[in-house]
Amino acid sequence: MRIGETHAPQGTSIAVEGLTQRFGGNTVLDRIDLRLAPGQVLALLGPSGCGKTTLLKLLAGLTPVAPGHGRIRFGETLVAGDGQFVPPEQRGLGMVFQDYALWPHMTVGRNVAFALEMRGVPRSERAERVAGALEIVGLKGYAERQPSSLSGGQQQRVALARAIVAKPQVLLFDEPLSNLDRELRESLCHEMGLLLRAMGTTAVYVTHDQEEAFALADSVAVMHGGRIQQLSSPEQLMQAPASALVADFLKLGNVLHADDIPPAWRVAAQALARDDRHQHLFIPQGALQLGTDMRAAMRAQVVAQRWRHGRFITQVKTGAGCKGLSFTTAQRLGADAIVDLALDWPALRWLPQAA
Ligand SMILES: Nc1ncnc2c1ncn2[C@@H]1O[C@H](COP(=O)(O)OP(=O)(O)OP(=O)(O)O)[C@@H](O)[C@H]1O
Repeated sequence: MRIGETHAPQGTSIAVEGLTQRFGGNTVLDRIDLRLAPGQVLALLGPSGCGKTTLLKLLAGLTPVAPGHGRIRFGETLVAGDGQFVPPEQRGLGMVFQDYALWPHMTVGRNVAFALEMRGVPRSERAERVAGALEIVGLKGYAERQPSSLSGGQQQRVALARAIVAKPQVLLFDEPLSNLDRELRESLCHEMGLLLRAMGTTAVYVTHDQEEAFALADSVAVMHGGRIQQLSSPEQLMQAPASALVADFLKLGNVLHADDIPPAWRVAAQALARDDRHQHLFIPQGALQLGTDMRAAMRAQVVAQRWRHGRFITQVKTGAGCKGLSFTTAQRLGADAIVDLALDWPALRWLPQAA
C-alpha cells in the first residue's frame, strides 16, 4: 500500500457514553458522549487543560474508567466501563506521541518491529512488514539507522511506522507534530491525512492547533472545560458554530456580549431572532467590512493591523469603553485612521455562551 491508495476500512467504530473523569475534586471530563464510524478521523481540539489527553488516555486504556463513570466500546466490544477493562495491548491500538518515544538503543528497524516481536510474529514476516511500514512513511532503507541520527520529522515518521506496522484498528495521536517547525508540521500533517485515508484506520487525534485538526479530521470535537462544546465536520463548525465559546476559540469572527454592542448597532441587533439563552452576537468573518453601504454603518478608529494569509487583520475601537472589533481587509490603513464600518446583518446570529 502507498499513500493515495484507498482500502476498505480496517478500523473499528468507537462509542463513548457518559464518560466522566475526576481527579480529586476536579471534574476533568464531564459526561462525554461521542460516536465515530469505522475509518473516520476525529480531532479533539481545545485549549490547554480542557481534557483532550485525559480522554485519549481513557480510550487507550492507560487510565481506567472509574465505576459508574461511563463506558467505551470499540465495535461491539465493551473495552471499559460496567466493571469491564480491556488492557491497552489488547485493544488493537497504535499510538503516536508528541515526543516520539523511540527507544534510543534500538535501530529504527527494531523500534518498528518491537510490536510485532511482542505479538510473536515470525522473523521473516517481521522484516517484510517493517520494510513495508517504513516505505509507507517515506523511510525506505532507514532500518539500520539509529534514531539519534534522524531529524525530528524523521523520528516522528518512525513513530508513525511503529504505530501502523501491527495494522491497528484504532490509531491514537497526542499532539504528534507540535515539536516540529511550521513547514514540516504542514507537510507531515498533509501526508498523515493521506495515509489515514489510505489505511482506513479509525483515528483520534489530539491537538490544540485548529489548522491541523481541520486539515486532517472528518469530524472535530471542540472541547472546553471537560465538555464537548460541538462535534461537527470542519465545514459545519466554520459555517454554524453552536456557541460563543466555539466561535471565539476558532476565531470565526467577532463575538460581542449583548452589553458590549456599540450603540449604533443596538436597535438592529435586537431585531434579530434570539431566545433568552442567546446573549452573544456572532459577527462572522467577512460580515464586518469597510464601507457605508449597509445598514447601521459606524465610525471606528484603527488600533493595529497585522498581515496574515494575504490580508490585513485590522483591529479597531468603536468608542470609549466599547469592546474592540477586528475585520480583514486588503487595504493598509494608517494607525489611528478613522474608517466607516458596515455590517452584513443577515449573516449575524445570536449564540448562547456554551452549548
Ligand atoms: N493524573 C492527574 N492527576 C491530577 N490531575 C490531572 C491528571 N491528569 C490530568 N490532570 C488535570 O486534568 C486537566 C486536563 O488535563 P489534560 O492533560 O487532559 O488537558 P489537555 O487538554 O490535554 O491539555 P494540554 O493541551 O495542555 O495537553 C488539567 O487540569 C490537568 O492538570
